[in-house]
Amino acid sequence: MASINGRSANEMFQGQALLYRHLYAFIDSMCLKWIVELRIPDIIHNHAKPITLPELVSILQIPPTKVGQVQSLMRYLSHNGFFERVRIHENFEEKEAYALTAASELLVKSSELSLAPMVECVLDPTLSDSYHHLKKWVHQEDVTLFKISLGSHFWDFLTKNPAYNESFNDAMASDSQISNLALRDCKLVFEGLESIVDVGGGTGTTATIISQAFPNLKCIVFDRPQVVHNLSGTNNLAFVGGDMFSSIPKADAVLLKWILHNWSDKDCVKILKNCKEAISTNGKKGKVIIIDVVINENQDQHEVTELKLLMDVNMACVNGKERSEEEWMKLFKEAGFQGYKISPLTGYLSLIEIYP
Ligand SMILES: C[S@@+](CC[C@H](N)C(=O)[O-])C[C@H]1O[C@@H](n2cnc3c(N)ncnc32)[C@H](O)[C@@H]1O
Repeated sequence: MASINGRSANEMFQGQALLYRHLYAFIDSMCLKWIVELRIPDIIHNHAKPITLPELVSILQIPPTKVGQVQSLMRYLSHNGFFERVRIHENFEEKEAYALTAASELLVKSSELSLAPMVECVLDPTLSDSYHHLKKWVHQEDVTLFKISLGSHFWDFLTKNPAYNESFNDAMASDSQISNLALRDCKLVFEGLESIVDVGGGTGTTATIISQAFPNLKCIVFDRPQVVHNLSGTNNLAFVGGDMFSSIPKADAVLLKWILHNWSDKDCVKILKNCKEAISTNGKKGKVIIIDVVINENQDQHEVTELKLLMDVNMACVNGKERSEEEWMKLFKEAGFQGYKISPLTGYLSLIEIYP
């Protein structure tokens, strides 16, 4: 048996397969973009039953010479769990048809729980092209990847590009809809609170759900002025513009969902100290509620850790990071908090309560 550098040919071929899998992984992303752009999940959803390839290409008005190519894309996506290939019986004939799976149901644009805006935002070349600059980025101190690719910090870029800003806010809101599925099971976390401020709360998707579930709870969505300036609240929901690095409106509790992973440890300590200021003067035992990733390689399944580490690389590009329990604990201590409690929330996000 041939060997190279002490490795068997078989081992080398496995290495090649792994390498090619990662080499072409960008096509996975682009296939997702393709189904969202063509609204294939919506087409299957509106069809109200599994759809055959001839039906699909007819609706999409695909030229006959491209039908085979559509079939290849659909076969690949089905193999990876985005569609289910089922057998149907029509006109005394058995045919193959595509049905939606949980993953592609989340891409139906007309649905309340749609992650299509997330796909559109992340796979817009604004973001995805930035990753061609990793080599340059890693050699420059303190600079984010976006500073190199977009010429400014990400939040400044959003301010100057209203169309992409809207796409980003829609993407965040779409993710919040999903997390809210789990938040509905966490009522105890909000029980007894009279007020809460959702720091970096975007356009208020999460706060709206909380304010509706707890009509006596006063909710404030606090975000950059450009994000909240046009938004109007309800009798228990208000929008306030400002900078969390300066000060945060006072409340019994602060919510930080998908915020701290955007920032370095130093910045997180600053934000957490401002949160502590916001809750501690209230005369009651306030708390900060963090919704973010907790890396736990020893306990999580491989796929969950893989996703968390991929998110970590994504956050590294804005000089932020995903954190393990030890890393979180260090931040809480440095910001002057006395205790914390971690509970699993969704497949990959946890809810952390920290107490002053
Ligand atoms: C990753 S998004 C998370 C949005 C929302 N919490 C969610 O989970 O959908 C981060 C949010 O932080 C806001 N943000 C960034 N810098 C901020 C600052 N200095 N003060 C207040 N909000 C800020 C952004 O505008 C954005 O809405």
